[in-house]
Amino acid sequence: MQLTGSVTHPAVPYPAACVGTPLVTFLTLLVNVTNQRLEKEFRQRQRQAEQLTVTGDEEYDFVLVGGGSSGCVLAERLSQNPDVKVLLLERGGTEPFASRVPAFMTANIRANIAEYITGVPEAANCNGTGCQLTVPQVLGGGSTINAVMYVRGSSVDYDDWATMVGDPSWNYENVLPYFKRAEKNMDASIAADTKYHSTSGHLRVSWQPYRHPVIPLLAEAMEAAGEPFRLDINAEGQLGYSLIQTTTSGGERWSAYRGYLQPALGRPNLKVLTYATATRVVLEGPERRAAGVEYRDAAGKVRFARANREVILTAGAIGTPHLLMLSGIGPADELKAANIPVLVDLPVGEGLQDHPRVPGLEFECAPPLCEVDWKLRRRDLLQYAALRQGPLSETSLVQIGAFLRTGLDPPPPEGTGKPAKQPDVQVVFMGVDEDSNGTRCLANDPWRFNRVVYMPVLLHPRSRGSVRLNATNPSGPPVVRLGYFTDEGDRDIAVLVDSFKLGLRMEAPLQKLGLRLDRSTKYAPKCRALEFGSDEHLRCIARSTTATIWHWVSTCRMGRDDDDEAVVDARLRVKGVRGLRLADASVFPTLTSGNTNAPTIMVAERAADLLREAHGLA
Ligand SMILES: Cc1cc2nc3c(=O)[nH]c(=O)nc-3n(C[C@H](O)[C@H](O)[C@H](O)COP(=O)(O)OP(=O)(O)OC[C@H]3O[C@@H](n4cnc5c(N)ncnc54)[C@H](O)[C@@H]3O)c2cc1C
Repeated sequence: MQLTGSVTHPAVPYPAACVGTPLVTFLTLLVNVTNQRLEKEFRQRQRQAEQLTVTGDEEYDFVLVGGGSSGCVLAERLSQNPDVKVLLLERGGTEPFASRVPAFMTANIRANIAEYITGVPEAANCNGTGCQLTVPQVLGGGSTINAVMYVRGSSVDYDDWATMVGDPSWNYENVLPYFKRAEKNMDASIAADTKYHSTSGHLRVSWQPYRHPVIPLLAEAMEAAGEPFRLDINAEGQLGYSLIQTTTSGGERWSAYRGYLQPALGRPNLKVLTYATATRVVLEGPERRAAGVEYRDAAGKVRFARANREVILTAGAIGTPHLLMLSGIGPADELKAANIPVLVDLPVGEGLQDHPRVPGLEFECAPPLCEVDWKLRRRDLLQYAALRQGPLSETSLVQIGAFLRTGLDPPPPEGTGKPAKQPDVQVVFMGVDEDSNGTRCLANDPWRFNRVVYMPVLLHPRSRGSVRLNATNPSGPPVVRLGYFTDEGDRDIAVLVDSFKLGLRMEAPLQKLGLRLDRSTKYAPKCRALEFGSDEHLRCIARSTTATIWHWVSTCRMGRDDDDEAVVDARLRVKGVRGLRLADASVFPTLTSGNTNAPTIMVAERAADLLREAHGLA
């Protein structure tokens, strides 16, 4: 949030042993070029802001805070009506070109398009040191830096949402049209199923054009281990293994910025300000009406944008609760501790849910199956530059995966009273490139790799975390506690331990196909003394290799009017104030069965309708 004077902030350094290697030299160059372009945009914005004379309030119909996945959707949808004036404030810059290359996900998240926050260290998870959160800070938000997996979740998720919020308009039957409204499916065999899919939305969805030779082997091993194949996880069900579609088109990322916002940028009734950080929603009068947003522009000047109709926060599940608390809307004790006047006492920032991933089992992959030679990388770059094909058009191995239901009791149905039929685990694969000394230059997605990681993700955790103010520096990065594996009875970790069984069953078939399971557990030194594959060993791996899969939600969750833990009602209005809605991942009543970008975009599409309806707009 402190973007005055420069756009730079600390990124994750490469290990010392990697500096000077051709791969890291190339990526450092790429990140530097990307950062220079962002810096240039920042300076331009700064000059514009300095030249602007303050002539009183700027006035709009709607003021949107946060130009990420949800903000891009709403800015486009609301400004379709030329009589409606819309302002979008985004603290970061414009999506850089490099982010279009699916394989540069790692490079992107080291560039200045994200803020890095270390979660509160907890003994139960993340090796006791706190997981690192990569929080988007760029137009497009998560959709610009994510792993592009297109997963809607289970129909049960939304039926549960409807029950939790007491409003059938959130059930699966009613949200499906919003998923379809957003989607432009590019693959004929999927698009043919018009009950579930559409080809006329803004968000392009397709299979990635390149398939690493390991992908069919992982499929074969899952088949041998008893998992059924599923063609389309976004239709009748999810269980089984699948080739997952992605938010890409023609080998390039298709973010919400590219699909929604960029084509709308020329509209005279839409103003998009980058490097503009909202610092407070201003509430006026006894009704506490959201009159507008105070923000700091690129020149560091504090300005006010008036919203004649509504303010909508789309700053994400970390940014939105943070801004609400800075505005005096949040838990009274916490606001008082930070010397912020309490305007509305609400459980903002409580109940954070996230999907922990556990990079738990590693398979060694030797040439010719897995080649990591720099000459080949150079060839990949040329192939991508000329054709948008080859390994750079792929985001590591994320396009192959599985959804499982462990043998344990299903998660509690969150108020529905009916048995859950949704998966409780998603299995994701990832490549890791390790040199002969065991050094890993890139944590994720090295685009050429010699180890394949089996990585279960817990889909419906009972554990909860929080987003809190830093009492000594409230406007600085908030304090995020992920809370993984802190549930009573240790059910969450038990599900993950069970989910390793598929990986262990894959050992024999993969061995035959040339991928050997590394039983040394060197990637989790604390666990090496334990019997490999025992529950104790797997629990130890889960607690020491935990990482986030970046799906934080529910920090301002939607709920019934009489639900004391809810922050917004079923129409996304913040309780106790007027003219203020939230429309991002923070409002999810509970996590969905899979990645969260498509569900967030669905929420934003729905929010656009709610707003048009509330204001009698076409
Ligand atoms: C690294 C990563 C990988 C992921 N992989 C996948 C995946 O493969 N598939 C998938 O479906 N999902 C994935 N996700 C999750 C998904 O992208 C997010 O759930 C989704 O983008 C959330 O959208 P949002 O609109 O709620 O927030 P965001 O997209 O995070 O947008 C919030 C925006 O608000 C801005 N902002 C915050 N505070 C302020 C302020 N005070 N003033 C102005 N602007 C502000 C931020 O800069 C940001 O641009 C991933 C996320 C990450 C980070």
